[in-house]
Formats: sequence, structure tokens, C-alpha cells
Amino acid sequence: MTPAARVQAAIEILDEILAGAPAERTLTRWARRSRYAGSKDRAALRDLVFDALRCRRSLAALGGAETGRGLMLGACRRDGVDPDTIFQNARYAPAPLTSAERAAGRQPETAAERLDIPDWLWPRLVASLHDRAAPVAQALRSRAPVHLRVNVARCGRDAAMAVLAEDGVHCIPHPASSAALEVVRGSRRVSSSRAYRDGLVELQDAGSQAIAEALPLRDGMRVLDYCAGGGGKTLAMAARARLDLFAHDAAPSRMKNLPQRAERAGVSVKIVDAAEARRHRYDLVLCDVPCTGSGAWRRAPEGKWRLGPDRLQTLLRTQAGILDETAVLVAPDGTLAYATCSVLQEENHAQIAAFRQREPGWTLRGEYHWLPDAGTDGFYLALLTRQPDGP
Ligand SMILES: C[S@@+](CC[C@H](N)C(=O)[O-])C[C@H]1O[C@@H](n2cnc3c(N)ncnc32)[C@H](O)[C@@H]1O
Repeated sequence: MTPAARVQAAIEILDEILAGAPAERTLTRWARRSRYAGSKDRAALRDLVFDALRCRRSLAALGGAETGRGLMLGACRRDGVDPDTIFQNARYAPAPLTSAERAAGRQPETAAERLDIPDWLWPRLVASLHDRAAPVAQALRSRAPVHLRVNVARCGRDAAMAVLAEDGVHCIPHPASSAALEVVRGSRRVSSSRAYRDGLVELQDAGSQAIAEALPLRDGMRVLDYCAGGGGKTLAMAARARLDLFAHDAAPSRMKNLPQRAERAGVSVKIVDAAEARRHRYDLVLCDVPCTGSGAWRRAPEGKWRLGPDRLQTLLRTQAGILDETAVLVAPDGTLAYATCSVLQEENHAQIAAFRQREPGWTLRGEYHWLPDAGTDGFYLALLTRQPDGP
């Protein structure tokens, strides 16, 4: 495909996404019906679409319209590409610009517009992050690096790097976690590499790995991952100690690949429904709660534009409910671990402060923040125990 044909395909895909279709599914459907597109075309198209979604506000301002064409025109103007080399009278290219399109467009004006954050959210981001709000918002505008978690139960980080390099996947250690690698070359070869197939590495953001590393895990502990989802953190915990490990999720279908992933990693996980989960008491309960995902918007940028104040309130209620229902599952000397991939204070410290007001018996033992301007996705972790504060 020519560069102009890729832009035309991106315009069509973006129009579907702007009308409400999910980005991943729209890209997959496009690839299925466009057999002429090779893997390089598909990758380039994905980059065009995701970049436009991350920078949707600023590109719409530059391009003069919040449409596929407007966003792609905005991207040309931002990147110093002459739009007439793309929007031209050629087969498969986007139609030449109209005089209205040529006249439209302006520089982004406010900080929120420049940094691609919705207006309602910008004050909350500033209240949460203070002088880190702008660098974090800026980081959320760019593509996320590919991180791997070395299955330390199976091999060390250096050994995993050597096996990956044999298949053309070159990595460097990531400082956020002792098991984390950042892929610097060959990221598209990860899933076909021997290291991945044999369960020596998993795809996982380094911040997510840092959460597992910060948990007080020891051999023999009974642990419940209450919001296990695909099981990313379940498996990261399993690699850190020999645990009696239980996984639960309100949407069990989200855990459908977990048995197979656990087998590949060589660990054992019991998948339980709510009734079974409630039958035990645990040394550690991890609540990796549903959240805005604001810390991970560079990977899932649609979320930034779909989130509104009502949805945020619903999430805050769900998070509080999960804390209340899991607190009773923690053994007397156990730990309640609360995690989000959000950078918003309301979902993080304020949520824990409100829980401790409702349940004064709990003490905050540790609180951790990872922010996207420091090279990971944004995460928060709070560790709570029932033991009283020191003397
Ligand atoms: C942030 S995701 C979990 C990601 C997962 N821990 C990982 O590391 O891959 C949150 C999960 O919470 C689940 N969930 C939502 N409401 C819940 C509830 N009331 N109880 C338990 N799980 C819930 C969702 O289905 C979703 O899979």
C-alpha cells in the first residue's frame, strides 16, 4: 500500500471508531477484508490509528474537524508533511482537500487541548498529580514500549534475554522491577519466539510487574486474586513464591485463557466463583479493581474519550464495594492489597482513605505510585493490614 492508501484506510477505520466501534475489533475486521494488505501495512495502519486516538483533540484542532479526514489532516500538519502529497487524485488515496478543509484548522489553544485531555478531566488530573499532570498527559500521547516479564520461577533475567536474542528479540532490563525487560528491537517477533512459547517470558507492563514485586508474598501463603481478569497479576504473583493461589473475576469469561497461560508458566491456579472464594480466608487478597485505566491510556486511548463523570462515579462505587466485600476475606494477620491502573487520586488514595473511614480497624502499611512519565503505565497500590500502628 502507498502511504496515501494507508491514510485513506486509517480515515475509514477512524470514522467507524468515532461512531462508537471498538478500535481493536475495527482494525481486525479491516485486516480480514483487506487481504491485499501485508503485515507491514497492518502495523503501519495500526500506528496511524492509535496515534490519532491518543492525540485526538489536538489533531482535530489542527485538522479543523473531529473526523477521520480531520485527524489525518491534523497529523500531516503536526508532522510537517505536505497534505497535498497524501490527499491527492490518485487511486486509493484520500480525495484532494476542499477549499473549506484548507481554510479550517488552528493551533490547539488550552493546556487540555494541547495535551489531549478532555476539559472536564484536566482539573482532576492537576488536582491528582500537581506538577506531574502535564508530563503524565504528554506521556499518554505517545506509544507505549513493549515490556516483558521474565518468569523468574523458570529462569533469570540475563538467561531470558539471551534466549530472546536468539530469535531476534533484543531487550534491556527495566528498572521498575527485577523481572522486567523492555524490548528495544524485534517486538513483533515476541509471540513467535521460543522464550515466549516455552513460558520463560510474558507480555506485561513493567509497572504491573512492580505491583507483584511490592506484594508481601511468601512460600505457603494462601492468596486470592479477586479481580483476576486475564490473569496477568495472578501469574506474576505465582512466579514470586510457591502460593496456594486462587483466581476470581465477576466476569469469568475474562479468565478463559488463564488455565492455559498457567500451564505454559508451569504454575497452578484454582479458578473459583464468588461462593467458593468466600469459603476461605486468605493471607493476601489482591483487588486489582476495574478503573478508568487512565494510567494505561497510551495502550488503550479510546478510554480517554469514552470516560465521563458518570462513568467515573460508577467506577468509584464499584471499587468501594469490592474493598468492602474482600476485607472480610482477609485472615486476621493478612494483607488487603488494592491496585488500580489509574492516575486519579479519587480512585487511589481518596478511595483508600474513604475505606479506612468506613473500616477504622485497617492500617495503611504502604502506598506506591508508578507514573507514565517515568517509563511504565500508571499504577497505584495500597497495602492494608488489621494490625494497629506501632506503639
Ligand atoms: C483491571 S481488570 C483486572 C486485570 C488483571 N488483574 C490483570 O492483571 O490482567 C479488573 C477486573 O475486575 C473485574 N471486576 C469488575 N467488577 C468486579 C467485581 N465486583 N468483583 C470481582 N471482579 C470484578 C473485571 O471483570 C475485570 O476483569
